[in-house]
Amino acid sequence: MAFTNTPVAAVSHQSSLRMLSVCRAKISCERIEGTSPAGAIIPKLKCSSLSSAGTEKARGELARRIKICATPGERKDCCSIHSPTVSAMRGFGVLEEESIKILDMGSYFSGDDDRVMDFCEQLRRQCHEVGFFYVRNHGVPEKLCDRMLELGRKFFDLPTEVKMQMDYTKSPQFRGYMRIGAENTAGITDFREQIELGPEESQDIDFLDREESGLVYPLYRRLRGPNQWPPDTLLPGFKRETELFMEKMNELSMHIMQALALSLGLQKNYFDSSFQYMPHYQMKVVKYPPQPASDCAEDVGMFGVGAHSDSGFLSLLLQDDVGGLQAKNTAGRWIDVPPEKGTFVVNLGEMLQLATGGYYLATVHRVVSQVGSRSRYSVPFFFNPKLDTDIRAFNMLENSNQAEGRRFRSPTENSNAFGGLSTHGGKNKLLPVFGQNAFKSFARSHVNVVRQHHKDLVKADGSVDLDKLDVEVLSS
Ligand SMILES: O=C(O)CCC(=O)C(=O)O
Ligand SMILES: [Fe+2]
Repeated sequence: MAFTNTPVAAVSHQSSLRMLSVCRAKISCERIEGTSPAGAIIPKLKCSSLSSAGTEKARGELARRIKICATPGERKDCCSIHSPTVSAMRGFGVLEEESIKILDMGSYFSGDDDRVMDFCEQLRRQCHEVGFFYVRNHGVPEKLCDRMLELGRKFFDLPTEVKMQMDYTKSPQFRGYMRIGAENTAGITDFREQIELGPEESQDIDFLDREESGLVYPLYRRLRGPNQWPPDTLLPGFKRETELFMEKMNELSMHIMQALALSLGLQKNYFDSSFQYMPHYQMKVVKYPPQPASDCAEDVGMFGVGAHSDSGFLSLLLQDDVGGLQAKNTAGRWIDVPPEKGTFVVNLGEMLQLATGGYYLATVHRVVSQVGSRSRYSVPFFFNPKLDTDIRAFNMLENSNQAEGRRFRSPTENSNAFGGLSTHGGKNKLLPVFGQNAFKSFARSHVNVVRQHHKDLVKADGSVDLDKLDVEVLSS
């Protein structure tokens, strides 16, 4: 993804004012112009509370903060937060903490205005300063989580021939079983095997029949289709429970998106229309074998998955009790994200980072293969908007320079700063429609699937025609 990397010179009025509108949940502010006693035009904010049940005391406190924040020169008192510009100047990947915080979603679900507000403020801090946090009391039944991990273990214990019957190369949607070696990060094989899943749909179009039918579908329409499942006779309940789990993860992700909207000072339903109906989520069930004995370790990575940032919006992770996940801080240190029973790890993807003008961080992370005899199992869930979502619409920090990728950290800057690459995105041009990026990153990573199922995208020499992936076809 190519972005202009223009250094930031100073904190402007505009950014300090905008900062205010993200400093407290449930407050929505618009910029207006006022006049100073000397007659100069000064920027001012007009703010209103989004809260329906907030106490007078809370409103009074917020009003006080807003007054302070709106006064140029007194910015430091403003909710003790950093503006996007300030964090951009501090460097990329603002993860200064040595441990990852646990946020209690019980407060968010309580309906109590003050508790919801506190939750959103903590959320904002973690997203802005760290890009990683845990959630507990999230509403997904613990039994279902345990069952999901247990089914994962059972799946990977199936004979290789059975797993290969649902090999992902059979799926035009790039879904199914991926053996070790099917994926790499920055050219090094990821030492993990996995199942790739998505929203279950029938494949009702023949996309190679475009000319005959006269229909032109955008390429990303090809990502919609069925999952590949192990036979129920061999793994009873796998499909049923996995679908139930995905449903619950969707619900939770939607709640988190709403909390994120509040935390940014936006209306709670800001993301709803893009995410609520047909979000294009992606789920994996992953097995990370322990580090192989040193004599055969040469051609496999030390890493279950190498350093990368996620390319989408929101990533939720269920992990077992083995450990190995790490996130990188600004000092360049890898911080453990150890297992915490009853939680999901949440981290943010590059598109959310882009949508917030770099205010929220897509932090680089990796999984270190563990020494010993135990494999690690995890279930990452990547929550994304519907495929035809134009990400230019998420113009949250209405700053004209942002359109040119200036002023704020861009996803690529963040990834490259740490030498990491997006597992799902990689170094490539960011396209305006979410589905275009999603299809392109799959196609680039899995050329074999393109050759088999998307022949119209392959050049005579067998390589993928990247120009075709960059074409913007917006009809559907
Ligand atoms: O399995 C994990 O702990 C993390 C997986 C991950 O980062 C990814 O698949 O993008
Ligand atoms: Fe990741």
